[in-house]
Amino acid sequence: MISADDLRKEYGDFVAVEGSSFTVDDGDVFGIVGPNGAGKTTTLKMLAGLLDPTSGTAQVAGYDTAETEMRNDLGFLPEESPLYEEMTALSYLSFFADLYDVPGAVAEERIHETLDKLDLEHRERQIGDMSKGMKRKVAITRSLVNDPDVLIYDEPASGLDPLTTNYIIEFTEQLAKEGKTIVFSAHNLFHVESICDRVAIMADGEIIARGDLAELQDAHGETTYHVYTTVEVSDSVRENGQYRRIVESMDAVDETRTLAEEAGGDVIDIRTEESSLEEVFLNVAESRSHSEG
Ligand SMILES: Nc1ncnc2c1ncn2[C@@H]1O[C@H](COP(=O)(O)OP(=O)(O)OP(=O)(O)O)[C@@H](O)[C@H]1O
Repeated sequence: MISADDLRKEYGDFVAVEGSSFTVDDGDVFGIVGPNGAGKTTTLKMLAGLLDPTSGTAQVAGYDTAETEMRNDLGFLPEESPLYEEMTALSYLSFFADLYDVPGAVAEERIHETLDKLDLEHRERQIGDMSKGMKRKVAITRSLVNDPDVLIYDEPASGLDPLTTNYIIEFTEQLAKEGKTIVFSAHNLFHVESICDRVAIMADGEIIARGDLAELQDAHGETTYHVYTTVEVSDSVRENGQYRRIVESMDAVDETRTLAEEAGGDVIDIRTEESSLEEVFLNVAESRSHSEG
């Protein structure tokens, strides 16, 4: 379990994170999204014990983040992976496993198993000669050498091609299925939507909306109804021999039925569509900028 209680970080006069509070249950995936400079990395670094909060507290895996023992149960993936370019992937990963006192044979098996799952070849290649995607896979493997219960990933797939990105997102989802508790930040809302149990939307250092997707959709999204009819009604579009009218309320669905019947036809189907996380995000951002005048 992870809990953040009123976390705040100031840099001089500037408040980078303000009053951040949330909890993440064991085995859940929690996504933090927001524009550049929103305070995502600062929040994650405070959770990982790499940055002292100006005020507020956080607990990760049963430890206060100020306790160094916490790091044995934590895997942190920074936005930019600081890898030792002249080491090979295997020697680098063994070196980190050693720092965590993982016995040699266990470490070797764990490292190869993770690299197998991530489909990383050329493990004896120097890290400096690896592609960006390969380096990211090495960094992810590094975050797992101590078999931690909690993973904190800052933009795990940033700057990678779509195929590698999918690979890494699916791998992260698999880690959650294996029981890891994961907090990660991302710009790509589709990824967050596809694997997160709960989401926090940050802007200017504050969490401005949070919840599971259904809660966010209820609070900030819209439901649209796609009404399919046998005859043309106003604002409908012809599609595969039938007509589709998109409306935003049940009253408008009833009105469509009346219009169709008046024209001698009927309603064949009604489908509902909920806002995507991206639409929710844009609605939240827009209402915030309006309220700020
Ligand atoms: N060491 C620092 N000194 C002063 N300001 C800082 C420092 N580190 C971060 N900031 C500022 O704090 C704010 C939040 O930064 P942070 O890196 O947490 O944002 P982010 O949401 O992760 O952004 P991005 O999506 O671009 O990675 C930014 O305005 C940043 O310039």
